[in-house]
Amino acid sequence: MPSSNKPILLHCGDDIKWNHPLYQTLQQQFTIVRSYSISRADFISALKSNKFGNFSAIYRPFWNTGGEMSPWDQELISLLPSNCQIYASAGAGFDWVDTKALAKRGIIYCNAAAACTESVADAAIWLTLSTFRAFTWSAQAARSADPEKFNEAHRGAAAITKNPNGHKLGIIGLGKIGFRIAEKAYGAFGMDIVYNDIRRLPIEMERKVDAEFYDDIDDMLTIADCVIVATPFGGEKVMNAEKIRKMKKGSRLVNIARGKLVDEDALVKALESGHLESAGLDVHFDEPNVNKKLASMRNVEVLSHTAGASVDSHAGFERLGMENILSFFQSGKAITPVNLHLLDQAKL
Ligand SMILES: O=CC(=O)O
Repeated sequence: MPSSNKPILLHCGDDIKWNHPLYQTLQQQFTIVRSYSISRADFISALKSNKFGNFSAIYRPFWNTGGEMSPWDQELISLLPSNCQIYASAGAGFDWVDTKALAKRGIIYCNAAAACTESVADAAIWLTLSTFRAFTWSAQAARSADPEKFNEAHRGAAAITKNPNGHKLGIIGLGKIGFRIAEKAYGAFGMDIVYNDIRRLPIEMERKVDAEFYDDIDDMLTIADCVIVATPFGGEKVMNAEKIRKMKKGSRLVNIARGKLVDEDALVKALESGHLESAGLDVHFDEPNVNKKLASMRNVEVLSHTAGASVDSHAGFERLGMENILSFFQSGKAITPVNLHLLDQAKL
């Protein structure tokens, strides 16, 4: 257990790779203890034996490491030391951490969606283009190196593909990432942006992409030509069988958020029946397993949950996590907290 007057910071996962001067600042201000990649059982026993000391902050710079002990549920959170005030992690999604339980312990959770916005929005555009232009079919046919398949795609694609231009893109969740998708789709492809969210954006923001707000998601689903799921997972399938049935006939579904937000069986049925034209999925219900039916359909583009996977995102995750911690200890304010409202409720 470290002994020094500096607050202790628990760094989970790999060594940092990009932001070395900033890490030096962190080292000057904190005593850094490391847990590297550690199993849940080992992490729990380390917490129980106070191996890391009474740490004040948790820093997880990478999405791929340092989360092996997940889920961060009540069991883990109840073992955190009394000093712990902030957890700054890589990644946009926070379905693996109970931010409410952290708030009850007075711990702020900061995500890093701001660092992967560009990458995820680019991937959403890729998936959207694929769904409109049947690029998956074309790519698979070319890769088969089979002239018959090539000719089939070459001759057949034109009859079914459409330009995104002028079509309605329905975004579920116009947060940072959703908004960037809207900017790209509006600016580069001339799509009409419609959206549903738990709150409406200020008019000035809406105007930037000519976005039309739909208070009722069902109303949006019936008119959108392509629906993108860009909302955090809150425990429910946002696109369940009923919602998929409500989607406009011949429309498309893209998911760059979390696999559990979409009912994949219902999606398969909708694609098989022709109710939906196509789908593009970066995320899957049971990762790392991809639904075999969806994977076999040429009108479905599937990725391996890599929408946010770029050096730019990862260098940004690393930096933003440190900035969150430094800012919190300097000014009392973190930069990208996601559970402040829960913290306030917990104080009532
Ligand atoms: O899915 C990836 C992330 O949440 O950053």
